[in-house]
Amino acid sequence: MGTVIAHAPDVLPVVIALVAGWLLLGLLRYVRADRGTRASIRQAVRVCFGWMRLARMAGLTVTDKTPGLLGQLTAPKGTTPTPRVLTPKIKVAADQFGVVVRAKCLPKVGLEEFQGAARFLADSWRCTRVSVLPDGPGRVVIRGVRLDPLVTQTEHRPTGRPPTDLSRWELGVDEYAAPVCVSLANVPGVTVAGVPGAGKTSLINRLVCDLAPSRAVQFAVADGKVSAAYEGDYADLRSRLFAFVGDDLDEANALFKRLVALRRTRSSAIRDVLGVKNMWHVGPSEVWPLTVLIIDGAHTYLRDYKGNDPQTKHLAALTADNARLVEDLVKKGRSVGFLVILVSQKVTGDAIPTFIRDVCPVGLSFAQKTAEAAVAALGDDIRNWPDASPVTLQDPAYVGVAVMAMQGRPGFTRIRTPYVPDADAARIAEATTHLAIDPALYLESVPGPPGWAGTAPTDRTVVPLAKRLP
Ligand SMILES: Nc1ncnc2c1ncn2[C@@H]1O[C@H](COP(=O)(O)OP(=O)(O)OP(=O)(O)O)[C@@H](O)[C@H]1O
Repeated sequence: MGTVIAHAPDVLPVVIALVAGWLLLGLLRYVRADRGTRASIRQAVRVCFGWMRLARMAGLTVTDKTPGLLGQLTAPKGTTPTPRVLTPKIKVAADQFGVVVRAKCLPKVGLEEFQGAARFLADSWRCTRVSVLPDGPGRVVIRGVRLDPLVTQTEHRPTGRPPTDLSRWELGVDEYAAPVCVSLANVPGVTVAGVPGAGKTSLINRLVCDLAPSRAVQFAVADGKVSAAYEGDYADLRSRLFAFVGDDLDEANALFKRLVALRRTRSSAIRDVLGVKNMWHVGPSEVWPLTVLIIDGAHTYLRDYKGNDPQTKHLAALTADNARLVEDLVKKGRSVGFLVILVSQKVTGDAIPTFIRDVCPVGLSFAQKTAEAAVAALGDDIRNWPDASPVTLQDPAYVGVAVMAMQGRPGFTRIRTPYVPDADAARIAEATTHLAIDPALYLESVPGPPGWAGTAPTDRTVVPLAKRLP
């Protein structure tokens, strides 16, 4: 004991310096943070200081009647040490939306007890929403959001740098502000539905802007809502597309035919060229790029025309053929590097044939007017999750909010997708124009398997059949 007291004058300044440094760092972080994060930091401090008391009130403590070693040693002779009340240890972190509390479970205070107390914790911490999830054995993570991430609009500024993982599609954040992404590996088709002005284009803009700096991705767009590439939603991106068609059904048919021909060539050449049966085993590359076909206003090309006059018959024959071709790409294109994204205000069977829609593994829906439209976009199960239904997203505050079925998890998740300003899309497209090359050209220079060896074309070549980009 005497030695400890003797060393105190040396140790104390070190301890004071460490504490002062820690406080200074905290203060610096607070000053530099945005307004939302500052409010969350203050909230995190309140959570830390109030935890012992709150845990007792919320029934998240346990009484340990067996004295610990220290209790036994220090208890006065002939007395029984008083039982100890144990409180789960917590660590608190703050971000823009609220706090993340990691807690250690105790005997009889586990996941279920924390989940049962979630409502109470939300009220005490003044959170709009609190979720409790497992965080490894014996631990839980409590997410409390002060602000509702779903009604907090966000913006995405594309970096212009090639992504490290081409199979990750970052969609946005969920209702607890946790990032949501889907894996595009082995996904042949995605459907995106929602009423006009709900945010579908912004979602696609982000995907294109994030992937555009990579040489291993090529894009073709069929936009049924416009007649030329310089009109409409894809005008800013047109220079990064290797092919574009508008609402002309014959031109669209020619583009789909060309892509199916490429799909066939790829299917027969893949073993010789890549040495695997599935492109995703080696990933997309410049010579074998992931070929993304975006069909916006998909009903324009695929709807079922009914009528006996020659004009309607011609249109019906074209849309039936388009449906057959798109079906080919969705059903057979996965392993050879095709991704078809079908965007439509309505994805009911009359707009997009169910034999295409129902084989797309990823389905997203922005706001919908009716329960039937929600079921068409997300499947019958959405009826069992009324709180997550896109029908509840009709308020303007929910523009940019989509619903998606979670891969490998029951239920649906609501996602706040960020807005991508048109100027950013234009900037990225301009900077990456030189990367737009028809993926068929890599296969064109050789007769085909066996012994196929593709070479990268040096110039951007005009794509036959597709509308020339202005
Ligand atoms: N994620 C978002 N966050 C905030 N606002 C958004 C978001 N996405 C879109 N908006 C706003 O909504 C407007 C319409 O969005 P967008 O063009 O993406 O809708 P859309 O669903 O593609 O409509 P349409 O079916 O008519 O093409 C945008 O101009 C923008 O002002």
